Amino acid sequence: QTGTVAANPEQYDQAYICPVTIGSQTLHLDFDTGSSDLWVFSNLMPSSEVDGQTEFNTNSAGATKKDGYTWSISYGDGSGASGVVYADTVNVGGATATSQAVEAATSVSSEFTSDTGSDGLLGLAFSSINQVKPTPQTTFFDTVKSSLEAELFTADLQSNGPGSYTFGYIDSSKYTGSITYTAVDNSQGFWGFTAGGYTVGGGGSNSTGTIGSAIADTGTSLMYLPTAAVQSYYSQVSGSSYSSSQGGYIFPCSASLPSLTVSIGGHGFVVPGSNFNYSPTGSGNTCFGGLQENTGIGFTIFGDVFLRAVYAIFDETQGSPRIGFAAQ
Ligand SMILES: O=C(CNCc1ccccc1)Nc1scc(-c2ccccc2)c1C(=O)NCc1ccccc1
Repeated sequence: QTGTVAANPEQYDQAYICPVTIGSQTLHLDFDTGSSDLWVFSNLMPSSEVDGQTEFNTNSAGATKKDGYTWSISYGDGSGASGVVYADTVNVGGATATSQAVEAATSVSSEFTSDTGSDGLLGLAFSSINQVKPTPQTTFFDTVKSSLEAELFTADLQSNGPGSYTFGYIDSSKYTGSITYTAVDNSQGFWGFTAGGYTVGGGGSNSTGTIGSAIADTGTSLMYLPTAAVQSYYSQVSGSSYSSSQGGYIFPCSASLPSLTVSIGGHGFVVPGSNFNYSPTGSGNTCFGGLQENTGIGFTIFGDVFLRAVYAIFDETQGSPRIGFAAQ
């Protein structure tokens, strides 16, 4: 079997939301290659924590409670959720898991309540970091992968328009040139890979550093790189500065932004400058940068700002996992 589902950007491309059928309900979930839990708003939550989201109905005929199973998750930005666990049929664009762990929230943090476009998350990192106790559950991809035409999924994220995720096949209309594959280190449960040198702007190579280990994370909006690369980038953006009040680099919204080329698997991938204008700060006609430092995160994260520039293939067809990137 295969699946194909639209990925709809929220405002400022902050996250990408996809329709998922659970039992007889359709919920809109944030597909997240940086976490491994499929959790949803549910009828078990206090109404004070729900602001228009669709609630998974735990009383529906097809939902089977997994007694004694609970979950609790917190993300690096301090947001989090917790609840209990059901099994139900989950269909993503035609790819169907007949008995998938659906983690029904009994409580969510305010960040999720106020994210009115999202009814929960669908984790696509490795099941080794699933947060269900006493027994971790498999992600949707792990549940269905043996039944897929090919054991892989792809992400085509677009700015200000629908992109798509596919399960079980590569859509050759979504990219140009060839796919560059590189090995994945999943020892921390992420789609980890090694990134090489970088160049700021189309000019000659004006950078000397290399980026090193990184993760491909559709659930993180921005791109978080080592300080040297970030300072090198913003040194080419006139009027840019680090704003402690805004918590990152900002610049005049009228600034012209250079591209950033990153070498992965020996191939240079170009992130256009426009990808690095994330959102207005709300003050002084300054904008918040889509490229920020990884200090304090502990990871170099290739989030949506990068993934919008490529076609990404999350591939387990070779036994050991690999990740592929192609220009689009
Ligand atoms: O947690 C994830 C993937 N899930 C992102 C997500 C989706 C919906 C709601 C909340 C979060 N990715 C990773 S791997 C490592 C981190 C991290 C980030 C900061 C400090 C420590 C660890 C994160 C993460 O939290 N990403 C989201 C994020 C939010 C704000 C700032 C940076 C990253």
